[in-house]
Amino acid sequence: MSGTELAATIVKETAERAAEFERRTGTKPCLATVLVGDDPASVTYVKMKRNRSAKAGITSRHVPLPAETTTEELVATIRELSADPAVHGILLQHPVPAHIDERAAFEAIAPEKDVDGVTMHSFAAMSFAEPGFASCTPGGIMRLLDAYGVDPRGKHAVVIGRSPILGKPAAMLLLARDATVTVCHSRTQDLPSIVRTADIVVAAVGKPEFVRGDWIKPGAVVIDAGYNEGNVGDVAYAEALAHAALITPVPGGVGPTTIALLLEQTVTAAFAAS
Ligand SMILES: Nc1nc(=O)c2c([nH]1)NC[C@@H]1CN(c3ccc(C(=O)N[C@@H](CCC(=O)O)C(=O)O)cc3)C=[N+]21
Repeated sequence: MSGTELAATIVKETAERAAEFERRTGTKPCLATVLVGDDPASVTYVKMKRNRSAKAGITSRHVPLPAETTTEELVATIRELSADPAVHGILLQHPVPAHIDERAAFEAIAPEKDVDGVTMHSFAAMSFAEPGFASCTPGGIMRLLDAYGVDPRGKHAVVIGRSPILGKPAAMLLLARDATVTVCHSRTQDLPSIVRTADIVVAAVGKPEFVRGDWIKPGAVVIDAGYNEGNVGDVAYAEALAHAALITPVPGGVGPTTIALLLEQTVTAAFAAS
Protein backbone atom coordinates (compact mmCIF):
# COMPACT_ATOMS: atom_id res chain seq x y z
CA MET A 1 0.00 0.00 0.00
CA SER A 2 1.57 3.25 -1.11
CA GLY A 3 1.10 6.11 1.32
CA THR A 4 3.22 8.30 -0.92
CA GLU A 5 0.73 7.93 -3.76
CA LEU A 6 -2.36 8.46 -1.59
CA ALA A 7 -0.74 11.46 0.11
CA ALA A 8 0.02 13.03 -3.29
CA THR A 9 -3.68 12.78 -4.21
CA ILE A 10 -4.83 14.27 -0.88
CA VAL A 11 -2.23 17.07 -1.02
CA LYS A 12 -3.19 17.97 -4.61
CA GLU A 13 -6.86 18.38 -3.64
CA THR A 14 -5.83 20.23 -0.49
CA ALA A 15 -3.66 22.66 -2.48
CA GLU A 16 -6.63 23.41 -4.78
CA ARG A 17 -8.86 24.08 -1.76
CA ALA A 18 -6.13 26.25 -0.17
CA ALA A 19 -5.92 28.30 -3.38
CA GLU A 20 -9.72 28.70 -3.36
CA PHE A 21 -9.55 29.86 0.27
CA GLU A 22 -6.92 32.44 -0.68
CA ARG A 23 -9.00 33.69 -3.64
CA ARG A 24 -12.01 34.11 -1.36
CA THR A 25 -10.35 35.67 1.67
CA GLY A 26 -7.08 37.17 0.44
CA THR A 27 -5.09 35.14 2.97
CA LYS A 28 -3.67 31.65 3.06
CA PRO A 29 -4.73 29.00 5.57
CA CYS A 30 -2.33 29.14 8.53
CA LEU A 31 -0.99 26.31 10.66
CA ALA A 32 0.84 27.11 13.92
CA THR A 33 3.55 24.59 14.79
CA VAL A 34 4.66 24.49 18.41
CA LEU A 35 7.88 22.67 19.24
CA VAL A 36 9.23 22.46 22.79
CA GLY A 37 12.95 21.74 23.01
CA ASP A 38 15.25 20.65 20.19
CA ASP A 39 14.96 16.88 19.87
CA PRO A 40 16.51 16.27 16.43
CA ALA A 41 13.78 13.87 15.24
CA SER A 42 11.03 16.32 16.25
CA VAL A 43 12.88 19.19 14.56
CA THR A 44 13.01 17.12 11.35
CA TYR A 45 9.32 16.15 11.49
CA VAL A 46 8.16 19.73 12.10
CA LYS A 47 10.35 20.93 9.22
CA MET A 48 8.76 18.29 6.96
CA LYS A 49 5.28 19.40 8.01
CA ARG A 50 6.09 23.08 7.35
CA ASN A 51 7.72 22.36 3.97
CA ARG A 52 4.75 20.35 2.77
CA SER A 53 2.38 23.04 4.08
CA ALA A 54 4.21 25.69 2.07
CA LYS A 55 4.02 23.55 -1.08
CA ALA A 56 0.25 23.19 -0.63
CA GLY A 57 -0.26 26.95 -0.20
CA ILE A 58 -0.61 26.85 3.59
CA THR A 59 1.50 29.25 5.64
CA SER A 60 2.92 28.10 8.94
CA ARG A 61 3.74 30.09 12.01
CA HIS A 62 6.52 28.33 13.85
CA VAL A 63 6.66 28.73 17.64
CA PRO A 64 9.86 27.15 19.02
CA LEU A 65 10.01 27.07 22.82
CA PRO A 66 12.95 26.23 25.10
CA ALA A 67 13.10 22.77 26.71
CA GLU A 68 12.67 24.42 30.15
CA THR A 69 9.23 25.83 29.26
CA THR A 70 6.72 25.16 32.06
CA THR A 71 3.27 23.66 31.57
CA GLU A 72 1.75 27.05 32.46
CA GLU A 73 3.86 28.88 29.87
CA LEU A 74 3.07 26.33 27.17
CA VAL A 75 -0.65 26.41 27.97
CA ALA A 76 -0.59 30.24 27.83
CA THR A 77 1.16 30.18 24.42
CA ILE A 78 -1.33 27.69 23.00
CA ARG A 79 -4.28 29.67 24.39
CA GLU A 80 -2.97 32.76 22.57
CA LEU A 81 -2.81 30.82 19.31
CA SER A 82 -6.30 29.45 19.99
CA ALA A 83 -7.59 33.02 20.34
CA ASP A 84 -5.70 34.41 17.32
CA PRO A 85 -8.05 34.70 14.31
CA ALA A 86 -5.09 34.57 11.89
CA VAL A 87 -4.28 31.01 13.02
CA HIS A 88 -6.53 28.24 11.65
CA GLY A 89 -4.83 25.12 12.97
CA ILE A 90 -2.46 24.27 15.84
CA LEU A 91 0.04 21.43 15.98
CA LEU A 92 1.86 20.76 19.25
CA GLN A 93 4.60 18.32 18.36
CA HIS A 94 4.59 15.22 20.57
CA PRO A 95 6.45 14.28 22.74
CA VAL A 96 6.99 17.30 24.97
CA PRO A 97 9.65 17.19 27.73
CA ALA A 98 8.68 14.92 30.66
CA HIS A 99 8.14 17.75 33.18
CA ILE A 100 5.29 19.15 31.06
CA ASP A 101 1.69 17.97 31.45
CA GLU A 102 1.07 17.09 27.79
CA ARG A 103 -2.66 16.52 28.28
CA ALA A 104 -3.08 20.01 29.76
CA ALA A 105 -1.16 21.47 26.81
CA PHE A 106 -3.23 19.58 24.22
CA GLU A 107 -6.47 20.67 25.90
CA ALA A 108 -5.44 24.34 25.46
CA ILE A 109 -5.97 23.86 21.71
CA ALA A 110 -9.40 25.21 20.70
CA PRO A 111 -11.45 22.27 19.32
CA GLU A 112 -12.06 24.06 16.00
CA LYS A 113 -8.28 24.46 15.56
CA ASP A 114 -7.36 20.92 16.59
CA VAL A 115 -6.31 19.88 13.08
CA ASP A 116 -3.93 17.29 14.57
CA GLY A 117 -6.83 15.61 16.43
CA VAL A 118 -5.19 15.40 19.84
CA THR A 119 -7.82 16.90 22.18
CA MET A 120 -10.41 15.02 24.24
CA HIS A 121 -13.06 16.75 22.13
CA SER A 122 -11.61 15.26 18.94
CA PHE A 123 -11.16 11.87 20.58
CA ALA A 124 -14.83 11.81 21.56
CA ALA A 125 -15.87 12.85 18.04
CA MET A 126 -13.76 10.00 16.62
CA SER A 127 -15.26 7.56 19.10
CA PHE A 128 -18.87 8.51 18.31
CA ALA A 129 -18.30 8.88 14.54
CA GLU A 130 -19.35 12.53 14.82
CA PRO A 131 -17.88 15.27 12.61
CA GLY A 132 -14.54 16.51 13.89
CA PHE A 133 -10.84 16.29 13.25
CA ALA A 134 -9.23 12.86 13.26
CA SER A 135 -5.93 12.21 14.93
CA CYS A 136 -3.67 12.53 11.88
CA THR A 137 -1.89 9.18 11.87
CA PRO A 138 -5.01 7.09 12.67
CA GLY A 139 -7.02 9.19 10.21
CA GLY A 140 -4.37 8.54 7.56
CA ILE A 141 -4.55 4.81 8.31
CA MET A 142 -8.34 4.82 7.69
CA ARG A 143 -7.81 6.64 4.39
CA LEU A 144 -5.25 4.02 3.35
CA LEU A 145 -7.70 1.22 4.15
CA ASP A 146 -10.41 3.01 2.12
CA ALA A 147 -8.09 3.68 -0.81
CA TYR A 148 -7.20 -0.01 -1.02
CA GLY A 149 -10.78 -1.24 -0.63
CA VAL A 150 -10.34 -2.69 2.85
CA ASP A 151 -13.67 -2.44 4.71
CA PRO A 152 -13.06 -2.88 8.47
CA ARG A 153 -16.69 -3.93 9.08
CA GLY A 154 -16.85 -7.26 10.91
CA LYS A 155 -13.08 -7.77 10.64
CA HIS A 156 -10.86 -8.48 13.61
CA ALA A 157 -8.52 -5.50 13.94
CA VAL A 158 -5.64 -5.85 16.38
CA VAL A 159 -4.03 -2.56 17.38
CA ILE A 160 -0.67 -2.95 19.07
CA GLY A 161 -0.09 0.15 21.19
CA ARG A 162 -2.40 2.47 23.15
CA SER A 163 -0.73 5.87 22.94
CA PRO A 164 -3.04 8.91 23.03
CA ILE A 165 -2.30 10.07 19.47
CA LEU A 166 -1.92 6.69 17.78
CA GLY A 167 -3.07 3.36 19.19
CA LYS A 168 -6.07 4.56 21.18
CA PRO A 169 -7.62 6.81 18.51
CA ALA A 170 -6.86 4.20 15.81
CA ALA A 171 -8.86 1.69 17.86
CA MET A 172 -11.77 4.16 18.14
CA LEU A 173 -11.83 4.90 14.39
CA LEU A 174 -11.79 1.17 13.57
CA LEU A 175 -14.56 0.52 16.10
CA ALA A 176 -16.62 3.37 14.58
CA ARG A 177 -16.34 1.51 11.27
CA ASP A 178 -17.69 -1.70 12.85
CA ALA A 179 -14.45 -3.65 13.22
CA THR A 180 -14.07 -6.02 16.17
CA VAL A 181 -11.16 -4.31 17.88
CA THR A 182 -8.55 -5.75 20.23
CA VAL A 183 -6.09 -3.29 21.74
CA CYS A 184 -2.80 -4.83 22.85
CA HIS A 185 -0.04 -3.14 24.82
CA SER A 186 3.09 -3.72 26.87
CA ARG A 187 1.22 -5.79 29.50
CA THR A 188 -0.57 -8.00 26.99
CA GLN A 189 0.12 -11.70 27.48
CA ASP A 190 0.97 -13.90 24.50
CA LEU A 191 0.79 -11.10 21.95
CA PRO A 192 1.84 -13.26 18.95
CA SER A 193 -1.15 -15.59 19.33
CA ILE A 194 -3.57 -12.62 19.45
CA VAL A 195 -1.99 -11.02 16.39
CA ARG A 196 -2.30 -14.37 14.57
CA THR A 197 -6.11 -13.99 14.74
CA ALA A 198 -6.08 -10.50 13.16
CA ASP A 199 -7.53 -9.63 9.76
CA ILE A 200 -6.09 -6.13 10.15
CA VAL A 201 -2.94 -5.44 12.19
CA VAL A 202 -2.02 -1.89 13.21
CA ALA A 203 1.48 -1.77 14.65
CA ALA A 204 2.01 1.34 16.79
CA VAL A 205 4.57 0.13 19.30
CA GLY A 206 7.70 2.20 18.73
CA LYS A 207 10.06 -0.79 18.61
CA PRO A 208 11.95 -1.51 15.38
CA GLU A 209 10.78 -4.68 13.56
CA PHE A 210 8.94 -5.86 16.69
CA VAL A 211 6.12 -7.61 14.80
CA ARG A 212 7.45 -10.76 13.12
CA GLY A 213 6.33 -12.42 9.91
CA ASP A 214 5.06 -15.61 11.56
CA TRP A 215 2.60 -13.52 13.64
CA ILE A 216 0.72 -12.53 10.47
CA LYS A 217 -2.31 -14.57 9.43
CA PRO A 218 -2.18 -15.41 5.71
CA GLY A 219 -4.11 -12.74 3.80
CA ALA A 220 -4.10 -10.18 6.63
CA VAL A 221 -3.73 -6.43 6.06
CA VAL A 222 -0.71 -5.01 7.89
CA ILE A 223 -0.42 -1.32 8.73
CA ASP A 224 2.98 -0.28 10.05
CA ALA A 225 2.63 3.00 11.95
CA GLY A 226 6.11 2.78 13.46
CA TYR A 227 8.61 5.59 12.90
CA ASN A 228 11.77 4.40 14.61
CA GLU A 229 15.22 5.90 14.13
CA GLY A 230 16.64 5.41 10.66
CA ASN A 231 13.17 5.15 9.06
CA VAL A 232 12.57 1.64 10.39
CA GLY A 233 9.02 0.50 11.07
CA ASP A 234 7.52 -1.65 13.83
CA VAL A 235 7.04 -4.60 11.45
CA ALA A 236 9.70 -6.92 10.02
CA TYR A 237 8.60 -5.97 6.50
CA ALA A 238 10.26 -8.67 4.38
CA GLU A 239 8.99 -11.42 6.70
CA ALA A 240 5.45 -10.02 6.94
CA LEU A 241 5.24 -9.42 3.17
CA ALA A 242 5.31 -13.18 2.64
CA HIS A 243 2.04 -13.61 4.60
CA ALA A 244 0.11 -10.34 4.18
CA ALA A 245 -2.37 -9.52 1.41
CA LEU A 246 -1.54 -5.83 1.80
CA ILE A 247 1.17 -4.11 3.81
CA THR A 248 2.43 -0.54 4.23
CA PRO A 249 6.16 0.08 3.83
CA VAL A 250 8.31 2.39 5.96
CA PRO A 251 9.15 4.87 4.58
CA GLY A 252 6.40 5.65 2.06
CA GLY A 253 3.44 4.22 3.99
CA VAL A 254 1.62 5.74 6.94
CA GLY A 255 4.04 8.71 7.38
CA PRO A 256 3.17 10.69 4.24
CA THR A 257 -0.59 10.18 4.76
CA THR A 258 -0.25 11.56 8.32
CA ILE A 259 1.10 14.84 6.96
CA ALA A 260 -1.44 14.91 4.11
CA LEU A 261 -4.26 14.66 6.65
CA LEU A 262 -2.79 17.47 8.75
CA LEU A 263 -2.80 19.75 5.70
CA GLU A 264 -6.29 18.69 4.61
CA GLN A 265 -7.71 19.34 8.08
CA THR A 266 -5.94 22.73 8.29
CA VAL A 267 -7.69 23.89 5.11
CA THR A 268 -11.01 22.52 6.42
CA ALA A 269 -10.50 24.51 9.66
CA ALA A 270 -9.69 27.64 7.66
CA PHE A 271 -12.91 27.38 5.62
CA ALA A 272 -14.97 26.70 8.75
CA ALA A 273 -13.57 29.88 10.37
CA SER A 274 -14.23 32.09 7.34
N1 LIG B 1 1.34 16.10 17.64
C1 LIG B 1 1.94 15.24 16.85
N2 LIG B 1 1.33 14.82 15.74
C2 LIG B 1 1.95 13.93 14.90
O1 LIG B 1 1.37 13.54 13.87
C3 LIG B 1 3.27 13.48 15.22
C4 LIG B 1 3.84 13.96 16.39
N3 LIG B 1 3.16 14.81 17.19
N4 LIG B 1 5.07 13.56 16.77
C5 LIG B 1 5.86 12.68 15.98
C6 LIG B 1 5.02 11.81 15.09
C7 LIG B 1 5.79 11.27 13.91
N5 LIG B 1 5.11 11.72 12.74
C8 LIG B 1 5.52 11.42 11.46
C9 LIG B 1 4.94 11.99 10.35
C10 LIG B 1 5.39 11.72 9.08
C11 LIG B 1 6.44 10.87 8.87
C12 LIG B 1 6.92 10.62 7.49
O2 LIG B 1 6.34 11.12 6.53
N6 LIG B 1 7.98 9.84 7.29
C13 LIG B 1 8.49 9.50 5.99
C14 LIG B 1 9.97 9.28 6.03
C15 LIG B 1 10.76 10.46 6.43
C16 LIG B 1 11.28 11.27 5.28
O3 LIG B 1 10.68 11.31 4.21
O4 LIG B 1 12.34 11.89 5.48
C17 LIG B 1 7.83 8.22 5.50
O5 LIG B 1 7.36 7.44 6.33
O6 LIG B 1 7.83 8.01 4.30
C18 LIG B 1 7.04 10.26 9.95
C19 LIG B 1 6.57 10.54 11.23
C20 LIG B 1 4.07 12.53 13.11
N7 LIG B 1 3.99 12.62 14.44
